Amino acid sequence: MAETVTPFNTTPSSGHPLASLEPLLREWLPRQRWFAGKGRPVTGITPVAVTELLPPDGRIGLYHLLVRVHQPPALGAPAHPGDCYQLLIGVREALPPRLAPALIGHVTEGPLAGRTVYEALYDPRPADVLLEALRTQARIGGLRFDRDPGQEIRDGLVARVMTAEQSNSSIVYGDTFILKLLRRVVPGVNPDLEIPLALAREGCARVPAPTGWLHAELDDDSYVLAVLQPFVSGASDGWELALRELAKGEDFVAEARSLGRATAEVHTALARALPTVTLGQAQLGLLVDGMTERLEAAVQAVPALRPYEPGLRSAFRALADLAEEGRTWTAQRVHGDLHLGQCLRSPSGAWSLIDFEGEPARPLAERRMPQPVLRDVAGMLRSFDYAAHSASPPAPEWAHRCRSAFCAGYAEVAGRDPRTDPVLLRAYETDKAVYEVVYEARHRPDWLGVPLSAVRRLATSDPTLARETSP
Ligand SMILES: Nc1ncnc2c1ncn2[C@@H]1O[C@H](COP(=O)(O)OP(=O)(O)O)[C@@H](O)[C@H]1O
Ligand SMILES: O=P(O)(O)O[C@H]1O[C@H](CO)[C@@H](O[C@H]2O[C@H](CO)[C@@H](O)[C@H](O)[C@H]2O)[C@H](O)[C@H]1O
Repeated sequence: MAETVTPFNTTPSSGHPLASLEPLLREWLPRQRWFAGKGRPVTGITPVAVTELLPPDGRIGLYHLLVRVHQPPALGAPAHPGDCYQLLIGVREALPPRLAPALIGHVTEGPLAGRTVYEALYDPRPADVLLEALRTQARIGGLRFDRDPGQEIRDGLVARVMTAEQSNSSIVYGDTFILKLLRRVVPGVNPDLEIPLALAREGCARVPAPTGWLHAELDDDSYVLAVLQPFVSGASDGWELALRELAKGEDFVAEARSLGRATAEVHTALARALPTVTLGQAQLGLLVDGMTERLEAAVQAVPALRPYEPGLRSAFRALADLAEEGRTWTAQRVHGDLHLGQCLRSPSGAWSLIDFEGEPARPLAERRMPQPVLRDVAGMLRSFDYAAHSASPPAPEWAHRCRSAFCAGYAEVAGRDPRTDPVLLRAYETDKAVYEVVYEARHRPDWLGVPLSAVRRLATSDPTLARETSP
């Protein structure tokens, strides 16, 4: 590992203390929920940048790592240098029992031989180091800790790691802040920081305004690594709430309507804050091509999709036909991966939207492109369907009522009902359901039946049949 290190200045010069970590990480990384390269072997891990945050000769050592994980490309994908991941590695003589779940392994060689390395986010002391660095706007090697000068970060907040199943990892500080550490990182502007900052400038209260953020400046590239936000204390997410109501046999119509309003408020503010464009035939053609290519790749990855491929293609074809007739759509910045789990309801009943990263598997440039707002609407409509189909027995009528209420709430604020656009809505719902099939096959194979049931419906529904497709 040591040969290829391009460390930040702060890395100790006498031998690389993490050189012997590679075999441990090769075993540990693929088991992490947030590891995006599941299903492909890890053939090597090389450091991109290593920053010492606490020296290893103290009781607790702490390293910030960016590592490149080498894997063969996914089927049909071009050769790729390997994804870059952010890690926080703690070093101790031995782990106290409460940190047992954080164990990465025991080092047998090199300067750290005999020590234990572990996932440092689970340990309050390393977590404090990060908050303190944000508070003091520290510069450590290539790491840049920044904060909004208008917001204060108190010290003495007790840190705890979030144990939710996530694409990234988060630490909560005293129910006051939440720090999201991005795991798979790419250079460039990250919408998870860009969009909430833009909304905060617009005065939109539906999204927690970033309090602090961490960048790495590496050669000519800048990476957004973490975002600190106010924590919505006592909040429940929309997914939990929906399942709870379903289990009680209760409606979720009023909440779905409020969610529609909140989504429209965010869209309206985003349309003011960031550029909008008109999508004509050429751009819509690219949109349809993208949807079709994703479908083809998904059919390769999940053969259970194959019987539905012609029907799913027809949803995209119908959109292409409208584009050829000269229909245009306005595009703007959107959430990009909106679902019930991205909506938080505070104890007072106010909804906030979170996690503007977009679909993590898509390239950053694509995630930052203006898109029709129906992309997000479709994500939410899929989510009501998801909730209804994970209930036992499935509750399609419940989903139908929520979907209608969401669209009605959206229309109250935006002045336009998403149901007036059934062809684009069906295309986006189809694209999302196809994405979900691949997502579930990769991450939660037991759930595959949920998006597949939607695929069955979407493959046979005709958007002119209002009851079938419109919410
Ligand atoms: N500002 C916040 N206040 C309270 N909880 C939050 C906040 N932001 C995120 N969360 C919680 O953290 C979870 C993960 O956050 P999210 O941004 O969706 O991360 P990921 O990209 O890893 O999925 C959310 O589902 C929610 O429960
Ligand atoms: O929240 P993430 O950014 O990690 O989003 C990914 O994971 C989601 C699952 O946690 C996944 O969402 C799918 O499952 C949800 C229920 O768990 C459901 O509400 C969504 O409608 C459904 O798409 C999301 O697609 C994925 O990107």
